[in-house]
Amino acid sequence: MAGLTLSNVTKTFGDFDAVKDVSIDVRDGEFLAVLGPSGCGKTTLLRLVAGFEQVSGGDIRIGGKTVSDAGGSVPPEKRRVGIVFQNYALWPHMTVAENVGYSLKVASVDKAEAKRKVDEALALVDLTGLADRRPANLSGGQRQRVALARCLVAAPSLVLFDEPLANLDVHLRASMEDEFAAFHKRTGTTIVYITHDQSEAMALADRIAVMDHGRLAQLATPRELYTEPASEMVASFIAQGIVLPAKVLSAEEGGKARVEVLGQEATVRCRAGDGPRAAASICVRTPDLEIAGEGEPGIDGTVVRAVYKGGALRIDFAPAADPERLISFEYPGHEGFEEGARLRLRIVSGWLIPRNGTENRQYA
Ligand SMILES: Nc1ncnc2c1ncn2[C@@H]1O[C@H](COP(=O)(O)OP(=O)(O)OP(=O)(O)O)[C@@H](O)[C@H]1O
Repeated sequence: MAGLTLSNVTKTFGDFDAVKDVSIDVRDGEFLAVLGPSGCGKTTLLRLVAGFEQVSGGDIRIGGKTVSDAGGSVPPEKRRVGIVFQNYALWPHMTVAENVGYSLKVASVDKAEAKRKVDEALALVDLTGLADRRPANLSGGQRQRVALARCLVAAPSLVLFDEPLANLDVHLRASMEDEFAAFHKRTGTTIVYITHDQSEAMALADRIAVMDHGRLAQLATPRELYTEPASEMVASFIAQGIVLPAKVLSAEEGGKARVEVLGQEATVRCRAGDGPRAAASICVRTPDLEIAGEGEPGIDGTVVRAVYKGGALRIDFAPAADPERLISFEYPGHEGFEEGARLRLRIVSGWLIPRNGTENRQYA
């Protein structure tokens, strides 16, 4: 297996930057998810790594060897990059083993050697025993594993997954997530996994690269993305964080700062060295909010909607100081708040979104 390094990669179509100045260092054996809303440049990034597109700027290295830069591009078939697509594109008239071994046959690999490689690849994806089946007689998850075996048989230096679970139903998705995680643990394959599904990315990846309008918005572990989003985009995109305008009243001390939000003062977590400023924003999530008791400080407002969500109420709260800025949070239990009810909300924790936006955790 090999690592992958993107340095200041840009891809321009006409005068539009589909990928802009992206630098990511994927270490050997790492599982990196590339996550972002539709049109943010995920597929373009994957196509650049695979060699289907040429970079407009920057360079791409696989295992330390440059495969794309301004001077030229190594063709896809010479990059030893395996790709698993969302539509598995298996040959219906071939058995599982024939599908997996097709590229070896085309390359005239010796029969006994080809069989050994096919058996090995099938074992890696836990399909030993299904070698003689045809794709029609397999479940969606098994077909996806055949597609994975077919790419592994060529001994790729890294494997790209292009939304591989997008066509599967919810239950199968969950079990395939477990299988991909087990596969990665077992084999130590370097994986770049494109998805727009954040729970999938969170469950699988060592680190996640969040893309926004072609740029890298943040590169961090799933936990860091959730607890320390680097920008408003990441804060609101990941687990629907609530972004609120804030004034920073004090300099950082012990990882915390005092802020004023909608007329209430609160202490929130922040990055080292962050300091006072008039225009900032914080990210809060349900666990950061409490209903204030009698006589306690808080943000006054009105419940505009309360929807039962099974075990919890989803409350849309309009603060009196800024009624247009709805704060949506979950309240455990199922009664006590109706539309129009007055409420005082207290911010007990949160994250001060850093001054200078992106911070990307590269490997040294
Ligand atoms: N060949 C092309 N010519 C012109 N524009 C393109 C081309 N390929 C992609 N784009 C544009 O680049 C942007 C990024 O597209 P891309 O397919 O990489 O996004 P994505 O994040 O994969 O989206 P989705 O999740 O919807 O597949 C889009 O605005 C798209 O229209």
